Amino acid sequence: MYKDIYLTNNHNSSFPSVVESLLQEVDDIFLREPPKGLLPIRGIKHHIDFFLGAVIPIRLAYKIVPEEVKEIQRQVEELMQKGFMRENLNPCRVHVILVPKKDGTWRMCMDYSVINKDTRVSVDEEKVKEIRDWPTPTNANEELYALVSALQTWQHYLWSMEFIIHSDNLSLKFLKSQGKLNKRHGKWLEYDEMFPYVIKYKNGKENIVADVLSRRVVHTSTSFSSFETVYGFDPLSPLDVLLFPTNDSLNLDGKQKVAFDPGGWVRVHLRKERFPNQSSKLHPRGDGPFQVIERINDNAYKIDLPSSYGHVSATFNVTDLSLFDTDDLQDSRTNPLGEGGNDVNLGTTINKRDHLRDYLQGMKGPMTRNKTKHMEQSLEGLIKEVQEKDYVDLSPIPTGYGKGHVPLDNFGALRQVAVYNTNHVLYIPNYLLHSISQTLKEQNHLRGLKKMFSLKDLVESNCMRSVPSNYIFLKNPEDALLLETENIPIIDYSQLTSSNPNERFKAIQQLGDACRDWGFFMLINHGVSETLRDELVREGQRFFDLSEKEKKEYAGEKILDPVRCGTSFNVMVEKTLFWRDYLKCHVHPHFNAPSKPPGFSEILKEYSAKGRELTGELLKGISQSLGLEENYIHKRMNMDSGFQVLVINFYPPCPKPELVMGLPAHTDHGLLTLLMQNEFGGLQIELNGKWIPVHPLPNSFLVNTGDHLEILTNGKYKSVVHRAVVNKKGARISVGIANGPPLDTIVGPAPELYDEVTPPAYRAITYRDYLQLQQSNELDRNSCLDRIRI
Ligand SMILES: O=C(O)CCC(=O)C(=O)O
Ligand SMILES: [Fe+2]
Repeated sequence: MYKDIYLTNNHNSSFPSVVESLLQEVDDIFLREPPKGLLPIRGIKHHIDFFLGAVIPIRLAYKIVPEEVKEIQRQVEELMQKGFMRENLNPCRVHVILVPKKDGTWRMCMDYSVINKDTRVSVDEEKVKEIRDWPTPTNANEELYALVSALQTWQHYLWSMEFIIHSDNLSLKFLKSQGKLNKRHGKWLEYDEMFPYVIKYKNGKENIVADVLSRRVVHTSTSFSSFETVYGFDPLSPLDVLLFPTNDSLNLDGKQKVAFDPGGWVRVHLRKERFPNQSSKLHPRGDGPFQVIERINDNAYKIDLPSSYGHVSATFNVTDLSLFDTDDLQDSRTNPLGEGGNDVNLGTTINKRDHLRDYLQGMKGPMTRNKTKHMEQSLEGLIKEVQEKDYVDLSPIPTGYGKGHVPLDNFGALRQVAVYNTNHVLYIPNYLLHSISQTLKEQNHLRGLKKMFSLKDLVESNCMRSVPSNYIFLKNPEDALLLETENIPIIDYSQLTSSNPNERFKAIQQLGDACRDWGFFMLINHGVSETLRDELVREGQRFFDLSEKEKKEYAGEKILDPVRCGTSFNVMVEKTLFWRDYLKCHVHPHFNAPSKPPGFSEILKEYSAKGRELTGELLKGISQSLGLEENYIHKRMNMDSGFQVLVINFYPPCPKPELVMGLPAHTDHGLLTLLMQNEFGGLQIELNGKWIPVHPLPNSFLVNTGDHLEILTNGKYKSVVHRAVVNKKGARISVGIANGPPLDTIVGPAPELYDEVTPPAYRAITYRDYLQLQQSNELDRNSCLDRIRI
């Protein structure tokens, strides 16, 4: 070691002087430069025996990023020049892998594992002991640390591929879902977000198998894990990394792997015997392209064959299928970049970028050099867009990958975008990722500086073709499947208040059923005039039409300020914003409203009084439906001084409504909410795990039971989970009145509604505390009810 340091002249003068003088004394025995060439042939020769019958490994080249190709070429040239390496004349070929060194340079490693496994060379147990004994983490902190260390150690591999992390510890999931993280966790998470991984949590029995598997995961095609490939052994790290299966057409071991993804495009070779009439159509590369419908097994695929091909089975053997490559299109006029292929200038105009983005979307088939190049250009176009516009148009990202739309707030996501688009492992060079990361960080910083106030004003001041990335809402991929239309219960107010006891009795029963089974119903024949309702919506629109400056007078500072207007739900804590502006007024027991626009306040007052009246009658019916005296809830909740909040929601039209959320899944505080909306629908309620769009009857009120009715009834009537989606066509306005008890009322389960068999299921808490809790956090489907559930 001293020799090396001495020779490179970088030695530190703080060497012990005795060493310093010794080195000088023997200076003449050191050569200035290491000798060129290999060592001369000596008398003693070393060799390592192969096992009998071993086959010489001949590995085919595999794809790596261009940067790495250059680096390997550089190192090989240098070693050749120095004579440390010479051309190999025997057929044995192994892979070369670059491993990052601490100082940022690369170490070239030969993957001799393919040779070692056929020889008597083995790993020194002592050297790998530390990794074998790597302790299993016990909590989120340790697990996250382990993950970050593993990612750091193996980053070289992980950059360029999607992979699955098997974890048996749910605490990581928990940690990731936390709004507030300590600085260290935040930094770690930021780091690990850069990688395109998928975490799989397993528990219980299943995990025993998963555990065993995950500790000996193998590369899907080389049958070696990444670690093993380089180091010749499989580390027993607490978090093992498994390569995400890809459908690259060539495996690392050189065998042609044929795998097609459902939805992917293929050419089909139509055999004469099977398609006698089609033979004239035969194309040298096969007919098509056709879409793959289903993978039946490794050898058989079902193909979406047009009916013009006759009524034959559309199942084909892999040997008759070949991947359809969009590069095929390159030779025709349909170059998706719209110009001379390779010399495309990086997206400098919006128009051209659109082409680039289309290109990203249109990419199918295996990655080729040409595609990688275009992909890079497209991504650079996207980066430029981020820089210039403060947001990225994500429209081309196809849905259906399973995760829905990914926000671009971390560059891991942008990476995923590309991976998802191609359905292939994609090599995005690190320098590109770095620049994306920088851009997005700066963008986030800027975003932090100018807190949003009015979405309407943003939308109108900006001719938005898509949505800012901080509005992109990660939807549950199942959601689309669950959307159903059902018959929502209808309650006739005139029957509920009828002087005919039979009619009233029937209406009360229907009301009880609706509250128990749905937590939601439409109220008809309620007597509130259409004129008043229309006026309210119109004046509401006028309020939002006020200038931003005028509206800011009502911005409010605290959660319980009597008049507050703003955007989203709680911008102080939200990472993703909702496509909604709002005005909230406390209208009872003290009436508060903005003084602009003129006349607005009077309408609000009249409307909220009507709302109280309806609520009073509904609570009577509800009390009776529970077998209680009709004024039970009214008295117990002291509704004469009940707290009533009126909320006007304004959802501006959205160029990409499917990417955003108006208001995410939540439940309402209070006992009952009365809601009405303008001509644009968008309310959805959740029933038995299904989202049901609500199409209200004309002039009806939508009524939903709130958290406090659930508490009071000890869970007999559940607070309904609902959300609001937005549309492209026009601004949606909804007006909701939440009706609850006075703020200082302690709400807990009614003693009449629990006993020893069904004990109280909720802790009592004042309405005020509950409101504070709900409104100061992110709006969440697991409402704060969960926090007070016993
Ligand atoms: O706009 C809607 O339809 C729903 C509004 C809502 O749920 C709320 O304001 O709590
Ligand atoms: Fe709501």
